[in-house]
This record gives sequence, C-alpha cells and structure tokens, in this order.
Amino acid sequence: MSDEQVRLAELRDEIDQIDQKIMELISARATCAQEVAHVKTTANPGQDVFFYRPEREAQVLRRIKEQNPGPLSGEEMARLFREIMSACLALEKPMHIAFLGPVGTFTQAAALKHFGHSVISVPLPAIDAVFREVESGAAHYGVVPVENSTEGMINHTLDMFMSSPLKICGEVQLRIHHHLLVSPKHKDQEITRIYSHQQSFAQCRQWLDTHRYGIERVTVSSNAEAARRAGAEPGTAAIAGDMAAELYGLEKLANSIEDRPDNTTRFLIIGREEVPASGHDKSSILVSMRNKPGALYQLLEPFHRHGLSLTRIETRPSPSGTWAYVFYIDFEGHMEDEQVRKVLAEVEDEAVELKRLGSYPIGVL
Ligand SMILES: O=C(O)C(=O)C[C@]1(C(=O)O)C=C[C@@H](O)C=C1
Repeated sequence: MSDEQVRLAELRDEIDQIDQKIMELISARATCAQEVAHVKTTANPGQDVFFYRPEREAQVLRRIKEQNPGPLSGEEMARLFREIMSACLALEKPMHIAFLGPVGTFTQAAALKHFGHSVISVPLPAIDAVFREVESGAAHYGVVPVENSTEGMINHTLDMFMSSPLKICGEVQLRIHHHLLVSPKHKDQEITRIYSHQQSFAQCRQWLDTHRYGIERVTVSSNAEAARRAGAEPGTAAIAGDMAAELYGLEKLANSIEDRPDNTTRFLIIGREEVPASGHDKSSILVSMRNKPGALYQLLEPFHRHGLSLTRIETRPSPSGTWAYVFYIDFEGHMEDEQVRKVLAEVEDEAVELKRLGSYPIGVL
C-alpha cells in the first residue's frame, strides 16, 4: 500500500468511529424527544397537545449557530440540526404542513427549510386554501409567501389575515434563484414560448428583455406548472427554480437569471395557537384607524416613544368601505413583553380595530 492509501485508511477508520458515536448520540436524543412527548401527553390528558414548539426550536438553532466551533459554517451546522430535530419531532407526532403548491414550488422549499424533511407536506392550489386547511385542523400548520425583495408584498396573503382567526407562528426567508429551463428531449428546438409565474417574470424582466427579447411569455399559476409544461411541450422553456427543474427533469439553459442577486422571498408559518417568547421575536398586527388628519402619526408615535423597531408597515384598502385603510405592521418584540403591551394598549385606544396576528421567533435559518 502507498503512503496515501495507508493514511486514507486510517482517516476512514477514524470517520467510521466518529459516525458510530454520532449515531449513538442522535439515537439518545431521539429517545429523549420520545420521552418529552410522553410527558406532554400525560400532563394534558384528552387535550390538544402541541408537540411542535417553534420557540424552543429557534432557541436550539440559535445556540447551535452561536456555539458552532467550525470548520462547518454556523448555517450549515444549524441545517444539520434542523433535520435532526425534524426527525425527532416526527417520532413525537408526524406534522402535516399545507403549502401553496403544486409540488416543486418555492413555497414547498421554504416549508422544508423551516420544518425539515421529516414532515408530510401537503400541496394546495391557492393561498386561501392553505388558510382553510389549517383553520379546519386538516393540517397542523401552513406556509404562504408574504413578500419578495424585488416585487413587494403578496397582497392576497395580507388580506387573508383580515378575516382568518389563524396566528402567525414563524417566518422563513428563501433566496430565490430562477433558471431558464428546457427539457433535454427538446433542447435542440428553437424556443418560441416561455412559461412562468407572473412574479418570476417580474423578477427576471431585465434579463429576459436583454437575452430573450420578443419571445412570447405565458403566465401560468406556478413555477412548477411552468416546468411541467416545458417538460411536455417542444419549443417551450420555463423559468423556475431547482426543485421544479429536478421534479420535471429539466436542464438549465441559463442559471440564476433573476435581475437582483439578493432576490429573496419571505414566507409565513400560520397555525392555530400563539407562540411563547423565544427571546428574539417579532410581532404582527392589523390596525384600522379613523380617517382623520394625523392618524398615521398617532398610530406610529407610541412605537417610537417606547423604542420598538418597526420592520414593516403596509397599507391595504379596508374591506369595510371606500377610501378606508388597514395598516399591516411588523415590529420587533413579543406581545408578552411589557413595552409591547403598553404600546398596543395605546394603539388600541386610538384605533377602530386592532387585530393581533401573533408573535413569533425571528427566522433563524
Ligand atoms: O422540547 C420539546 O418540546 C420537544 O418536543 C423536543 C424538540 C427537539 O427535538 O429538540 C422536538 C420538537 C419541538 O418542536 C421542539 C424541540
């Protein structure tokens, strides 16, 4: 054996021994999680037990990122632990997660990033269908897109909160990379039509105008549907992401064609219960104010006075009348915090209506 072969054999031996220890430790952890489930069930007989604890998961992942010694990055290490926790939770209770489908959308990728791959993900055809699935109890949680860094807010999601009793339980951000995709079967044919979702066309507008000017653009209901069509129809291409490309066996003609390199979409996790504080949280509210001068100032002033950072404010037309508006506000802090309680009490005094949409951990992954 050469020196190289001897050294490789030694290192692989070492890796085998380490893997054995990792396996034993993961098994010990999983047994602990089973015990946690037992404690939760016996302490709450006959009740709806909340096995998934978003605040605890956020704390675990934050600690892993902070204490990670390297050489793996904190993100990479947290992703590994994300999957370990996902498998442990599935032992406690398999989670059904509804998402804006079909299979292969960025929303599915966001759901798996947030919950890990041990959940049962359920595709639904529209944002309101995701809300209904969770409201009815058919799914434990739902995942819907809420804003994109290039294209702005997804109004349909915001408007759903006006009537839905659901709470926001978490958020997750996903870097969105779009590719121009073709089927390997048809790749020698001239492309005369490109399919995509309207948001993706908007996020790749400059690239398309420069590189594929004049080719017909056909809007379909999702990127995954675009990929499906491009897979089936000769002379067509799709703009979609990696999951859809893989699902329909498409090849990349051009990689990462989004106009802005930081193109990111934020998704919300919706559920039926409130989430306790994790130590690094955000809250969302809907407020409708009387239509009078200074109303917006009056609404925002208490946040400033109590030192609460606003992370977003959006205006939506109120369903109750012409030229009446509802403000959708995100701010840092948890509704259990003393400062937040004070601010919301003041806002409530001035508002026509204040709806608390929930407090949830700031996205870790
Ligand atoms: O700490 C809990 O309550 C658990 O159920 C354990 C555990 C984990 O694996 O760490 C699993 C699922 C929860 O979502 C949070 C954490």
